[in-house]
Amino acid sequence: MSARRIDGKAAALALRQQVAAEVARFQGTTGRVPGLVTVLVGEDPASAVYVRSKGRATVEAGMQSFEHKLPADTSEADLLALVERLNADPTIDGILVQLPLPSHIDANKVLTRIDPDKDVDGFHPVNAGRLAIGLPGFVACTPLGCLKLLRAELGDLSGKDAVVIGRSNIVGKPMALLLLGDSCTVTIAHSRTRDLPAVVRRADIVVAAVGRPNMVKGDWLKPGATVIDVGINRTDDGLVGDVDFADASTVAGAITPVPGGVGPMTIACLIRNTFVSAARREGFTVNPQL
Ligand SMILES: Nc1nc2c(c(=O)[nH]1)N[C@@H](CN(C=O)c1ccc(C(=O)N[C@@H](CCC(=O)O)C(=O)O)cc1)CN2
Ligand SMILES: [Mg+2]
Repeated sequence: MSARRIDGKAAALALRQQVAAEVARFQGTTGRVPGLVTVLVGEDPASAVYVRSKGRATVEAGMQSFEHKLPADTSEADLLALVERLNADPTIDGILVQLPLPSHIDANKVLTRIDPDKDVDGFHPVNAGRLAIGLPGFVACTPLGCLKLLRAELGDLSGKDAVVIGRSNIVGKPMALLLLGDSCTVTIAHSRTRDLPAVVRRADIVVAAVGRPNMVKGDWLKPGATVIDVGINRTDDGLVGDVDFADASTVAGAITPVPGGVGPMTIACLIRNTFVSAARREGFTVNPQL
């Protein structure tokens, strides 16, 4: 069997175009342009690329992009003060603090200072809680992007067996909750899971988010399974995912590549969340498909 390649780049472009159309309708009705601010602390080259891509995607969707680039030795107090100013700024609908932050800054403290209703990354504990009990809020962009790819590939997910490998607050845990919300039977596997290949082999849906290059092999998979690879690992062989793509493709029914799978959906969902934030603030009805 050779798995279908799930084209995250195309799906992301389609979502961004849909958001752009909604932004135009929003602006026509309210006279307002949604705004996203990104905050980058330090010189991490990958983070700089991601922040640039986010700014470009924001503008391409017809929204305003504000960018704060701060030196690596910015104090935690100064960063918190900036967040407070952005919370109070009515032209800003979304605040994104790029991770990772330098080690002298407590990232949780900073993320918790963002107004939950401008937290388009969905990292604030209030938004994590809203997701856990099924209230509207903001869902983290990477797991939201994965869910959108899965729904587009499989349609109704209800009753499917899903295994999420990885239990991070940013991907694994919210991913598991989203799959549960779509009525999957969900297992969260992690570094202490016993016989991981046997656990993964039960799954109709596998989401790998561990940060270990090429870890998931073809013989770990149920034939026909849908595999979503969240891993972005820079190796001597270039950028690879957490799934051994070539090997897994001989068994899976469908699989996301790295690059060109989940990554582009992360940015598209950020654009989506920023528009949704502006719409909620103005009482503008959001297309539920978005
Ligand atoms: N505040 C946040 N920080 C971080 C997040 C986040 O969602 N919010 N996620 C990651 C980084 N990230 C966005 O910030 C991100 C990572 C990867 C991609 C992407 O499109 N990747 C491409 C490959 C690009 C490359 O060569 O590096 C792909 O997979 O096709 C987009 C966004 C950590 N920080
Ligand atoms: Mg983990």
